[in-house]
Amino acid sequence: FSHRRQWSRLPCPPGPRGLPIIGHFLTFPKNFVWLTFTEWGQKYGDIMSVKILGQVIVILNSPKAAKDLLEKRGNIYSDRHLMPFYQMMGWEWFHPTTPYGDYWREGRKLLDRNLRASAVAQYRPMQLAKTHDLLYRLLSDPGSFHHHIELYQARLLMSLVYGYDVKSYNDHLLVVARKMAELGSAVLPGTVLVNEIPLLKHIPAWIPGLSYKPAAQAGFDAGQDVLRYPMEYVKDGFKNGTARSSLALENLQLIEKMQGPQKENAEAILTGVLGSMYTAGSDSTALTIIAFFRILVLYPEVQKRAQKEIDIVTGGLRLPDYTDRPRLPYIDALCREVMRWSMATPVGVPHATTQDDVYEGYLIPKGAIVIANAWGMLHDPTAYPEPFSFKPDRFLDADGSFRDDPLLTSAFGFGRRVCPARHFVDSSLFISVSCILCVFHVGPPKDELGHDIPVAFKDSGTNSSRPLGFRCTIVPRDDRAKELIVTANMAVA
Ligand code: HEM
Repeated sequence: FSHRRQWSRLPCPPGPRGLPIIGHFLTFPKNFVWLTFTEWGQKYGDIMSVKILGQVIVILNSPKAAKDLLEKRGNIYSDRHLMPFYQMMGWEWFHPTTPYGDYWREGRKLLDRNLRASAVAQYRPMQLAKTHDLLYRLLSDPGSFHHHIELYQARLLMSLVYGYDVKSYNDHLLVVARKMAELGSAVLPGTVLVNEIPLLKHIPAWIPGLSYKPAAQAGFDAGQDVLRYPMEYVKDGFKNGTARSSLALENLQLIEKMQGPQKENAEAILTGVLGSMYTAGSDSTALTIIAFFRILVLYPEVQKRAQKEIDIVTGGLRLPDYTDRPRLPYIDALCREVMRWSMATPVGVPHATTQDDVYEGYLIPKGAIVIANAWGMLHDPTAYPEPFSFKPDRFLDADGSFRDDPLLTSAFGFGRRVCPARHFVDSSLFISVSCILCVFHVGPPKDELGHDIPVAFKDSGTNSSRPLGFRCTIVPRDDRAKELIVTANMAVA
């Protein structure tokens, strides 16, 4: 108690001066928040804070501060801020935003059990088959590469989670997942006004442009579809013995042995967690692979060097697979640099505190929102010289062997809430990048005369940083490459 009295006299971490009552309500950045956070960090330091309508928002700008608080004091810093918009959408089941409590804990156990490094190895044959399917789609219709990549990611996850084979980009589940990704990106303060002013949730639906109810209803419907349809598919398959192997099936079989409320509870957690996997996972990895295409257009010398390494290993006679990985250090380094250079979620998902805390003489009050500016950490020129240049060599030793960088996991968040799928992402990225490089040349788009058209790359600037549609040419490297794609696809079909 006496501690708390002393603490209450301590200042919050420093930050720009805000207006009375509303604080930084008007000045908190709406887009490219990581750029503003990095700029603020240079002025106010590794730990700083702002306020919006009395809500304290702490921003961590260094790996040390993020580790000290989000990891070492994970018991205090693993909660999520309550967001009225999410409540309106009925997304209490959505694991990335659930409070730090029993529901989260049970779900997290399930996620960790199924996505830990040793478990992920068994998904490789499925990842390889889906990658071969991606190659064939890129060969058949290169202009729609954005769609193929989104579909690829959905196919991976739906297969892993439900044993369901998504056939097309217009599959209903993909449409609702896109809707959820769009509505779900509102995790940062200042993006949806009703999160700051909860009273706004009472504005009736008939007041156009002001009510959040229609958007919340769309979010609710999308969420229900994500939860209901795929589970019904698995349960039907389970009953009539046609279900393919999947995380849903495996866990339903375990739950089947339970009784009463324990069974009901376990099934509700399972349904929520599996739906969260699909929705949390489809967008972020697809964005990373799309960014990889952008890199190939911008850095032809990287493409050449990577292809040379693959050709030496495969002799140009086959597609690479996971067993080649130890002999592809440049590809590994390239994948790491993709994660650093183009981050799918530059400031992750905000954490929140469950009790008052003191760090470096500053008070971090209970209920504070805590955002780790991972983008700033991975673009710090002292740790990553020339941070805006794409340089896989950063992750290679002088003898050319791959050197991992523990700081890079910041791209997946911190502490107890770190992305549980990071090993799965690592293995998807490795296989898609190496197979694409093996058979395709990717370059800038061409005009009718075959001249390069300069490409202007733009980002949406939202936290799931989205490269806005750009074009590129994707052509097989030679006839042999074409044959490899067709043969691999025949094996998948
Ligand atoms: C490039 C791909 C991905 C990136 C960059 C990424 C990044 C993140 C980040 C930054 C967080 C928040 C961590 C924190 O709070 O500190 C997170 C959480 C989460 N991610 Fe990922 N993720 C990716 C792919 C995936 C995939 C493929 C899945 C599902 C298979 C997935 C499932 C989840 C879940 C369920 C959470 C919530 C964890 C929790 O709150 O305990 N993610 N991810």
